[in-house]
Amino acid sequence: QQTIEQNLERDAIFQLKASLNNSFLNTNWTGPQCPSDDFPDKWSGIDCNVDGRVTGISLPSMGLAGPLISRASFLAFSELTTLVLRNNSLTGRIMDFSSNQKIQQIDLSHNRLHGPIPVSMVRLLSLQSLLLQNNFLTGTIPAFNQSTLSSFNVSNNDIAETIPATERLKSFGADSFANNPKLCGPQASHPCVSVTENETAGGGASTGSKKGSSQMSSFVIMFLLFDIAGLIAVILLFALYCKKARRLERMYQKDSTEKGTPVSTSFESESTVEIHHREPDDHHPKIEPAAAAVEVEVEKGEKLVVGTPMRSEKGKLVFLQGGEEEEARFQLTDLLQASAEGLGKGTFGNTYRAKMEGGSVRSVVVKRLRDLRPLTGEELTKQLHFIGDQNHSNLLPPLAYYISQDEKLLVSRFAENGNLFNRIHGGRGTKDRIPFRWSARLTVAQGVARGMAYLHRNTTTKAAAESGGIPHGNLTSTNVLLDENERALVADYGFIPLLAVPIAHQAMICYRSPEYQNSKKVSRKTDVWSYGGLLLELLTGRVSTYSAEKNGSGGGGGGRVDLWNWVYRAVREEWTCEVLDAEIGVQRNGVPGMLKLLQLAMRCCEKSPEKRPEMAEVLKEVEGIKAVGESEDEEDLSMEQSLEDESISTTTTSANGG
Ligand SMILES: Nc1ncnc2c1ncn2[C@@H]1O[C@H](COP(=O)(O)OP(=O)(O)OP(=O)(O)O)[C@@H](O)[C@H]1O
Repeated sequence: QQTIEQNLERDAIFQLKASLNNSFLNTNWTGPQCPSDDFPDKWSGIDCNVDGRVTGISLPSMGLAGPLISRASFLAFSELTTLVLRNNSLTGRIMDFSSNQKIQQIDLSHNRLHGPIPVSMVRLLSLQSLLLQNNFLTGTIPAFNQSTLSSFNVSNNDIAETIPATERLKSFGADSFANNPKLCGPQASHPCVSVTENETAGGGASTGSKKGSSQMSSFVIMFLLFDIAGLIAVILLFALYCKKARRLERMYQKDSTEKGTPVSTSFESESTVEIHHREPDDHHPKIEPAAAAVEVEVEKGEKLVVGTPMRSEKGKLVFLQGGEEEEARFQLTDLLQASAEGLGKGTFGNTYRAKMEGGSVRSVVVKRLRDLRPLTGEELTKQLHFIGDQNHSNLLPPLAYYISQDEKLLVSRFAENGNLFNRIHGGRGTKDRIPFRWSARLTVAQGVARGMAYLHRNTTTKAAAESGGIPHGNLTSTNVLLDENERALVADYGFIPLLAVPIAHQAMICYRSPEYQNSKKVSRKTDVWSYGGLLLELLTGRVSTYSAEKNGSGGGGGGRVDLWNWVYRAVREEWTCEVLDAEIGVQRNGVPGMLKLLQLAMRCCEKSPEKRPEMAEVLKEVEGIKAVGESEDEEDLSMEQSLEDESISTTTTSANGG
């Protein structure tokens, strides 16, 4: 029996469902919206509290289109703390959140929203993060000054006028406001012409008052006067320069006539001046205009635009330890002339494959880093060098980076065989499916364990030693890449310290350990949990609910489930072998090894972090498993026999509980 509040919330979600009309949500959102004993299934993207009230709506990167729902439908969500609709194609205006007083995190970035930011948002006293970048928002910025607000981004919109000078907004850097050409203020690309303290503190960009406009016009007149005075000064200086130049010219002519050398001069007569262009040579390299933006065409109409380089980096690619030998092979200009293809959008931003011509075609991957913490250039480059210094054959360190005022790019090797997620789930049920055999899966599991154990063991720097090695922090099947030989390469490690807090919290949603949910801290033990999740995905061929959302229908794996709970139940109820992906389950000789790996996965996913093994121990165990059973002909070993040999302990299971 649902309460009135729950019914209202359910109606509101159905309104949302109707306006978004997404096939996945249409089939997934049935029954009551919050799980209960009778209806244990969780709705994808909907979080509830113990009272069965909706606390979170999180539907990032789901290809959602259409207008954002109206204010009326949001009235019901009085317990809502999180709304994440990032990276969809939502249109319309931002709704009013006046009735959602508990809201802490709003992420509507990377959509197609227009209209102003509602002024009522300044009264959301629990708001911690407001991310509205990459939309078409107009109007002005309300005077946000909530002490709770720790993350704010309105960049890449069309917002105008002054950035309100509130203490809180002053604490955010230029990145939070970038690419709003009509915006002015200390953090914008240009200062404001006329802004008095009163105007800014009183709510930012006030418009239309007579007083304001008369002040504005007197400032404009003053500015014009300054301009005219400046112009006169320039003309006088120029005249002085010409006079001096003529005198020097005459002296030079006299001198050269005396020495008998021919005269070469830019000054044809005393009254005309010609400007000569010098072709660049070794001594006089061509000077590029500092603010010139360079663009690369990206498929589907996107563009890779690289803006003004930071002075310290001189607009160059900086090659990291692992990429030093690449330095001779390509530079920024090669990258910018390359044809580019969008690979996807992750926690950090967009990722592109850049194909450089020249001899043989060469591909690298360019990742645009967005939503970073406010870091100094030094802090950022230090961490990038730290990441680049990791050297192991199962890691994919970045090759180079490029940092400009408004652009941060990371370049890495292109992994020919894509990511593990697609290898496990891609092309199922079609003739394009390339079977992913047991031995290949085991090799990947071993490779990932090696890379992870290296990161955890690596205490070569002070920072790493202090944290007891380097936690990956975002180990998922899309962050395990496969090279041309299907060797596993662990990518995207060590980035969590760079990300803005709310963005970091959105990473690895489907691989989060229970303690991470509370503490939001990554550690070696949260990594071990994620590795366990990766093993479950490898063994079952199942997509956890979140992976399905994130990767759209492309996965097409054998069903979307809450993977951990499903496996625990399967083991408890002794239908263990049925959880194995049918593609490897038929390799009967391999089943004992598969069950060993399943057992290990479950130990990695122990609820209590102390009970989970360290990565070094995991590596030892996973390396001890031998791949046998390469062909389907080997089905004669009875399943019962293999189960007898390698039965899974149910004690482990009940300890986890699910
Ligand atoms: N070096 C690479 N070679 C080949 N494919 C890559 C490479 N780096 C990333 N990709 C693929 O590009 C896509 C986008 O990657 P990105 O890292 O931006 O997001 P993600 O891994 O899907 O998500 P997250 O950032 O949250 O981990 C993914 O499918 C990823 O597997």
